[in-house]
Amino acid sequence: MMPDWILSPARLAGVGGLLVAYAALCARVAWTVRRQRLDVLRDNDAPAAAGDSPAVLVAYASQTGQAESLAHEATRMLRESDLRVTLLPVDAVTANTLGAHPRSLWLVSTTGEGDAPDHALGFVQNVLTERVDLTGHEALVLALGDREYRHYCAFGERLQQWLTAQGAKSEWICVDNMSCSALRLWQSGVSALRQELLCDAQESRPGPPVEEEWLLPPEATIFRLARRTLLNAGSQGGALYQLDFVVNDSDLPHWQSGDLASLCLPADPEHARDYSIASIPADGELQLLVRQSTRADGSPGVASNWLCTGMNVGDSVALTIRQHSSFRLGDNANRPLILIGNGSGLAGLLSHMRARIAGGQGEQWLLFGERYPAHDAILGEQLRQWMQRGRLARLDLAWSRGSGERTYVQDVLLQQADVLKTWVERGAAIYVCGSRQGMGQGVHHVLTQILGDEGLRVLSQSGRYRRDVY
Ligand SMILES: Cc1cc2nc3c(=O)[nH]c(=O)nc-3n(C[C@H](O)[C@H](O)[C@H](O)COP(=O)(O)O)c2cc1C
Repeated sequence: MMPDWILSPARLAGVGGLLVAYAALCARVAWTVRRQRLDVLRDNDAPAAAGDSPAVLVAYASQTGQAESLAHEATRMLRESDLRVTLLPVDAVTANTLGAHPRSLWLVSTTGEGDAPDHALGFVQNVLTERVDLTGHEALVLALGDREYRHYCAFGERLQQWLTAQGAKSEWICVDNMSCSALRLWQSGVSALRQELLCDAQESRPGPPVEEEWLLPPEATIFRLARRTLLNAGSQGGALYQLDFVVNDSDLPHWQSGDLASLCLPADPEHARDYSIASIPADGELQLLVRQSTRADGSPGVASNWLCTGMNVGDSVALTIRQHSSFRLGDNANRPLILIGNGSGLAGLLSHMRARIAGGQGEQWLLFGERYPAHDAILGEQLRQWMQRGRLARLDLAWSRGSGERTYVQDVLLQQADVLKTWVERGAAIYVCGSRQGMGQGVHHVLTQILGDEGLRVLSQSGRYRRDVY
């Protein structure tokens, strides 16, 4: 098994010292919340300030936004020391970019089955297949992953191997499920780089002091469970609940459609669980759709069971909003939308429908799949009303069980291939949310059949094909 983190012995010695200092800081205080919110910082991506040192490249590949957030944090910390930083998603990194930067930090996650995030596809095809002379280049890779997947941190590993093969001096840190200990190591590694750069570039020019703890702590909000509604009474599948959370004394935190709510159980603070938010702030509450899950060995899923049956209406829970940039509307806000999903994946699609309806946009087509029409027509009345009122342009429901033929959303998609092509020609964007196996893979396959490999790749690279599949 691969350890939580991997570093060369030389760097380990340096990092070890820093860790001691870090531990002292940890003992003094846990996270210090006194900085601006991350979304404010995101706007602060202007080119770096002063300094004639060569810029550091900070590149990220992120599916659900964690690597991206960490990249923004590292950038902010370096810029606060007056260092020059180029912050880019990996799809904007070319051989020339690399040549222009003697040092780089990479923050990359692994998704699918050992794959790179969707937006990194072009980088994988165009850069990782090339030979680029990186002799003398120094890199540090933060590989986000989850040990429960077979190909643990596979994309980070691939990147690390490529950098090393090009002659770069590269080290990497693997992070299992955002493990705090591995992230502290990363923080120490970046702090060490900052010190090196300050020594190189400034010599006598003192930079502003920077705190050792610079990773922004996640800002949680205390929500109260106002209502819990079973959406699929009588279903043979796992119970699916709608949970409506409100805040008591403060304002609702801000989020956009497509974002996630992250929950840490008191019994397992190291591992956060993410849920798609089904509502928008204008609804006045944060709504989740949660399936009561059972593990392969028959034991109940800890977090889902606590949410579905353990906590009582009126109980409080700390939730952190996670910006999910790769699944937000972004530039697609005014495009026709094709929304495809199944089961609890309706949550991620609902928030987009609600955001668009609130903005007076009705050009959206929902394709949704479940098991039995009699018991699994989740929020069916709401969807029918939207259709009647012109808030949805099309609604296709696919039932995989019941009296008729087994039908999945990908089957409906194939039957509607001509309609799909027309929508895409008119500029539509495609959003897929729900289970990866079966639905996500099946839909991807059918989209490739209809639009071609190249057609789908172009859509993906331009942000018009976005997935939140799990
Ligand atoms: C659908 C899905 C597939 C994943 N596949 C893998 C995988 O194959 N290997 C791995 O190490 N981690 C995998 N992960 C875990 C992610 O890499 C991990 O959650 C990471 O912190 C996400 O970072 P991001 O938000 O920047 O994308 C997967 C996560 C999801 C949701």
